[in-house]
Amino acid sequence: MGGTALALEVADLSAGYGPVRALRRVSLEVPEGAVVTVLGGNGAGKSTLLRAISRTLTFHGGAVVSGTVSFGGRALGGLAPDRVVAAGVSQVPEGRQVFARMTVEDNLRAGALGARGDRATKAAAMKRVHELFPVLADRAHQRAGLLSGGEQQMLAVGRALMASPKLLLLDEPSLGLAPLMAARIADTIREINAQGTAVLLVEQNAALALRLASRAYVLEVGEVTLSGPAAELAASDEVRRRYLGVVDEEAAADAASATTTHPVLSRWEEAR
Ligand SMILES: Nc1ncnc2c1ncn2[C@@H]1O[C@H](COP(=O)(O)OP(=O)(O)OP(=O)(O)O)[C@@H](O)[C@H]1O
Repeated sequence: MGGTALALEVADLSAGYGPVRALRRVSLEVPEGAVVTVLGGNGAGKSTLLRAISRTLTFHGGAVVSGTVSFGGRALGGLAPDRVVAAGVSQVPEGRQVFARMTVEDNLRAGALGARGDRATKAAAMKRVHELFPVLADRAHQRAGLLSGGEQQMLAVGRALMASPKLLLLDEPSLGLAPLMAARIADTIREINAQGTAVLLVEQNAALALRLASRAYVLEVGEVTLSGPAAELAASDEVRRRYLGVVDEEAAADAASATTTHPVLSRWEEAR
């Protein structure tokens, strides 16, 4: 266990959807209390990785083929998704997926279902969420579908926090948000982590993710191709060129086609 009691350990994980192999022998670790990011373009397998950890892959027609996932030394393989939440791991799915016709407050309450803890614990979790996102208190009785995209992202994060997780799995929280809103979400992730929750953040927005994380992995077509301290990856030519939109002289000629083949580059440029 490397001495870290509540670390997430993914070892040699392969997963797919029927004949489609989406992850190949992926290994990674999130130490207790850390922010770790997984970078990768469209279809790299980022969402599949989070679904495999949260045991929700079957809802998407997928399955883990081999390998192990453990949290705090306990194997998560074979657990039902609500048991994974009870074990301290909550996921914020891609695309937010708030319950649009339910109120903001009921969405938050839904996040506490299946979680450990008595009423007082859940009330404390609600208070914490309202402190992090005051807008969710202001809009408590409105339907979630009436919130802006950024507010819905806050609600999705808040809902996951209602289970008082030790590890938060975040699937592209900045997707589709204006740069200012993405920056606010980033600040909140930092705050959540400062309060003691570890974070596994998958992102196409590498610039944002590398600022938040201490360690990063690059996933390409289902395989980890690079990993290391986030600062080292941020400085690496390969990552700068492919994921941060920084082009050298030689690559400049290819820049136009690069933004087409790597949508992350154009998105990063828009955000500047
Ligand atoms: N429900 C599904 N059924 C079949 N194939 C899927 C399903 N979800 C994803 N895939 C395939 O698995 C591979 C990995 O997809 P995944 O969604 O994990 O990538 P991603 O890195 O999260 O990309 P994106 O940012 O586009 O969501 C892709 O080839 C994708 O087409």
